Amino acid sequence: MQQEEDQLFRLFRVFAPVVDQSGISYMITDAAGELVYVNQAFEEMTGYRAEEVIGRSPSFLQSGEHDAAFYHDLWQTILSGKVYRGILKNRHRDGSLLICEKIIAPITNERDEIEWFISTDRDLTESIRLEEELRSSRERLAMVIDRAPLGIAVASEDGVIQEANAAFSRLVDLPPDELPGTHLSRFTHPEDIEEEMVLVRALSRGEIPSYSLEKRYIKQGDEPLWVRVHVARLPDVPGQRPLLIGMAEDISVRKKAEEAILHQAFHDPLTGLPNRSLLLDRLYSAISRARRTQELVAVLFLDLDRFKSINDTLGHTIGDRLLKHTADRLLTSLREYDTVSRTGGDEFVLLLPGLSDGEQIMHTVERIIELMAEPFEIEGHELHIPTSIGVAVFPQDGADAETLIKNADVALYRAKEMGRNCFVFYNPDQNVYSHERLLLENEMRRALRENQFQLFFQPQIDLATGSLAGFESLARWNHPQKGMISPGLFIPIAEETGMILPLGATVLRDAFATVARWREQGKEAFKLSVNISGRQFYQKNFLSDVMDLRDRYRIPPHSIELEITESIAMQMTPSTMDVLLQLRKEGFLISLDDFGTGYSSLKYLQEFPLDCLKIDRSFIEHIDTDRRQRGLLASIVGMAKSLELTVVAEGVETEGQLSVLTDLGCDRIQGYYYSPPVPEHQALEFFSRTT
Ligand SMILES: Nc1nc2c(ncn2[C@@H]2O[C@@H]3COP(=O)(O)O[C@H]4[C@@H](O)[C@H](n5cnc6c(=O)[nH]c(N)nc65)O[C@@H]4COP(=O)(O)O[C@H]3[C@H]2O)c(=O)[nH]1
Repeated sequence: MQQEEDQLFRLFRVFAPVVDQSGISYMITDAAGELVYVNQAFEEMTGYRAEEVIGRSPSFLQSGEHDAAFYHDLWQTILSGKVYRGILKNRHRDGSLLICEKIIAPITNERDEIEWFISTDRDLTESIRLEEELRSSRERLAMVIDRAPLGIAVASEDGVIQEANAAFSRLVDLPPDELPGTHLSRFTHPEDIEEEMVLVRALSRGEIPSYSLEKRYIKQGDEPLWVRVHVARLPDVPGQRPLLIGMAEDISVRKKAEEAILHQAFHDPLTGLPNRSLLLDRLYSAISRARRTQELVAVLFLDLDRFKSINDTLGHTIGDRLLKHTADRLLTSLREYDTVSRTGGDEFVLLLPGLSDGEQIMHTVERIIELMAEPFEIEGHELHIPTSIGVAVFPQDGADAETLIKNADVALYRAKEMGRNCFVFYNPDQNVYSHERLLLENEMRRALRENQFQLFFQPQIDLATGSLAGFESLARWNHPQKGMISPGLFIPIAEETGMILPLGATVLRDAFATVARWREQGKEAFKLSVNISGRQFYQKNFLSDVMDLRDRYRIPPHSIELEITESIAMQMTPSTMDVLLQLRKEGFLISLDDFGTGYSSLKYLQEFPLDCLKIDRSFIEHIDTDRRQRGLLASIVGMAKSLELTVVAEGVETEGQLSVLTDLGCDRIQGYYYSPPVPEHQALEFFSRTT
């Protein structure tokens, strides 16, 4: 027996190093349950040394994690001679939990009495911890995916959803349990499905690694929802069908912003009507369609005749409301597929596609004219807005969009010339004018850049002394090919195009420079008058520009006479009146030009801070022959004198006119009788001639 026992322990000792390597802990207890042997792996696993535990019951390893019934079962098994297998939670010497896979085998003698228990422990603590960690990390990941704000779905390579998270089910508006097995065509907008399926197939065949797409999901009873999807192929698992993973992001807010920006780019913000870009786009399509269908396309250029004066007199708010009302009225008068666009201030361009004959166009234009002739009721004002319309028709009046619009504009110009409330169909003869005008406009821009404008000077004579009082400066365009061009031709164009501002600034500067130059030559007792246009005068910085010139050229202000027109006077507001007062306070002279041609109200003479009144040539023309005219002139001069204004008569051509003007007490005269406007070198001769 002792021999057998010794043999057993020897055997264990022989195997011990090998067994220790396996990391499996061994312990042997005798029938009384006391430890008789533990291996090195036991020591490493439990933290106890062999000599500390031999002779003790292994119960010191118990962790308290198992109840009495558990140990009872264990003992039942082994005492009945069976092998026990189970997971046991013990405690390490340092107090930490030790989870082991335990096998206890009872060893019996020839009498079937249990003599030993051999127990092995495999440490599962680390692997259980890892498993636990993996499980909880999987759970965490599943939770993250499910709660992710992005819609996430796994689909088969033919587009059938396998799994999807909660966000995805919200995006596609389907309950989560309905999603598995659903094809993406069920919730994708019909117009987007084909494009997506092409990409899905390419991805499944491995032709592309992934794709991104902006598309729409259908929403029950609502607008489709814009999403951006990113789809990629999941790594292949052998033996399984390839799967695709897709992420969907709600981009409806961005899309709405984009749509708003796009709308803004193609619409007029005031009226909401299409702008010029959208008009052109629609016109291109209408023309290409009309080419196939042989139909006509009409372009109507419409302009509100009195808009500017309403804007100026009643203010921009009413002006804006008038434009909106006009837009509404035009929209109600047209068919659904016609376009009403606003292309500029008071300019509307209408596009009528798909017309069969000219009669149809004529009726529409007449209807619009009639409709627009109805007064507008705006904030208690009854506004009558006559309208002019120019019409150009595809194909006869232009083969492309730009030509059609240009020719409708040419026709509009003619319509305006013919009077108000009128329309004109384009006629190629009108083009001659428009072409020349366009050419002139372009040449004027160049002329401004190249300083082709210069001043001529027309002397003014003091009637009392017969001496030179000063000059009126008059702009001339010295065109390199066409020679001298009259301001009668280019000033109106400059006014319309806004070029009057740079031109006016050049003229003003040249006038100051001329006075300074002449003064340096000893010529001091004279005034130089300069024509100021309305737009120039109403510019914000007009006053400061004049002051800057005064400081720059250091000339006495009373040597400059600023000529304003009656129309400037008409539109005077308290703040612009202030500009006038300020200029006079500084010593500049102000004269009212062309008196009698405009509103001819003597009222202005009293109200405005003026120094001089220039009587228009039309009042002078017949004074030596027409008694009534002479009487009228006498009363104007008398009135001006009573207001202490200097009276200048313009356009004096004859001795007869001169003598009447002398009799009436006119102060200065200007006209061909003395001299036409002349260039500077000739003007200088007047100083020696008349003084
Ligand atoms: N038949 C006739 N005509 C005479 C006689 N004496 C002078 N004239 C012309 O009458 C116009 C007088 O200038 P305005 O009334 O200021 O009328 C000017 C003025 O309104 C405008 N203008 C000329 N230069 C400028 C300028 O620098 N700035 C602005 N804003 N307008 C200008 O152009 C208009 C025409 O200028 P012009 O062609 O130089 O024509 C000048 C002048 O040449 C005459 O005895 N008989």
